[in-house]
Amino acid sequence: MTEGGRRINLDVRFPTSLEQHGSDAMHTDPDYSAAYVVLHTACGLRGFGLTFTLGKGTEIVVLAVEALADLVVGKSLQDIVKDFRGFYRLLTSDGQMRWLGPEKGVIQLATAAVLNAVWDLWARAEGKPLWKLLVDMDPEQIVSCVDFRYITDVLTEKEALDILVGAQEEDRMMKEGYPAYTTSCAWLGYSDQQLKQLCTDALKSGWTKFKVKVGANLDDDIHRCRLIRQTIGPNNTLMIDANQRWDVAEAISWVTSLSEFKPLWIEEPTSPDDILGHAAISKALAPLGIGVATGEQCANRVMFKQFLQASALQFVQIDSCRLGSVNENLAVLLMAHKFQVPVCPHAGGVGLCELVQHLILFDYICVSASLSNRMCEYVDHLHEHFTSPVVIQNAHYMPPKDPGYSCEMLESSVQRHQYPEGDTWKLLMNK
Ligand SMILES: C[C@H](O)[C@@H](O)CC(=O)C(=O)O
Ligand SMILES: [Mg+2]
Repeated sequence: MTEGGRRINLDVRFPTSLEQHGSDAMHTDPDYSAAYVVLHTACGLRGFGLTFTLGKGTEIVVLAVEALADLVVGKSLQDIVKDFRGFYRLLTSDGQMRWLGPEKGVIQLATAAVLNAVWDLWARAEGKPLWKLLVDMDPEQIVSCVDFRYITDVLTEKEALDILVGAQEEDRMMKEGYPAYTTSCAWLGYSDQQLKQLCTDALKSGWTKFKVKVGANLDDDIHRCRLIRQTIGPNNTLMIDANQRWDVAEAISWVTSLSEFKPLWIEEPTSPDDILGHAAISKALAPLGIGVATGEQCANRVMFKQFLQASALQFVQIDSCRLGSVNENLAVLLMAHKFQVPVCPHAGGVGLCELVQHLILFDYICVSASLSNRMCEYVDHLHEHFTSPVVIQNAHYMPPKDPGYSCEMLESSVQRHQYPEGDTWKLLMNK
């Protein structure tokens, strides 16, 4: 990998907070943003990667990526992928930098950005979309990308190999795509009129599963959930997402008050680190038929391992940019399979839909072979900034065909949205 005299690491921000897109009970003014990485090889190939942030602080992730750059620059793609587990370890276990994590926080976000770019590069070098690169790999090669350190008490390499039975029903995905749900109708900052209109439009486009933000005010939540349930009807699926707003007892009583609206799950009811709290909430809500979903702020495989061991979640929400890229997502997909907990990826952010569709396709084709209680999140924002945007048909993700991991942004978009020097930001700051 070379720097080729160019910056490889950029702070790109979109002012989504202006219209309250992406807003929730804890993140009231998110500007969907990315630390964006471009790797250059000596033979002229490029790999694009990103990690998702909310605006302020993206510059810190950019600096963390720069701190990791020395571990990547100068290495060949072949050397990296020959021992991808070793390379993952190199990034996450550097004797000095691991103090900043380990495998969590800003340094883990940076690891994700760098490794996402490496995976993109690998898929491009092979001329395949990333999901197909994974599907075509031998189980041994998949397993060789995973760091099993800290998880062998629940998943050994041998068990992982036994799970990876080989490609199944790829044709079904090519024809039908992977089922999706939408979060874009009901961000917390949207008005009643917007909620109703967006749900009505989404129903017309074939959406049947809807996620609603809750957690700021109970009366307001009752009002919004009633409005949405009335609009989508009794047979469509509703999920609610509190983005970590409550204490444990508060979560149980609040969600009980919303149970008449029949949500399938409550997402992130409390601190993302409180595994036993999630277990208590799961236990209390099970009689109401409401599961607990979490994972978008679950930084590593060890946390997921304990969530699974403690029966603290009923839906695993992997995140392509929070975990350590594809390598660590593979570990979580395999553990979720072992515990028979469905995976429903998180995708609320810029680029997350583009990335995570590859992982869930691999999960279906090579790991779970099931669509029961499974769906991938979709948000209808900012896809126009990508060179290979997601394709949704009848509320399903259609498998991407372009080589790579779908995270290359249009150069014009990057230029316009670079912070603070891009035109978008100059204009906003001069207002
Ligand atoms: C700040 C983000 O938009 C967050 O609300 C996304 C999220 O929780 C989700 O998509 O789920
Ligand atoms: Mg969420």
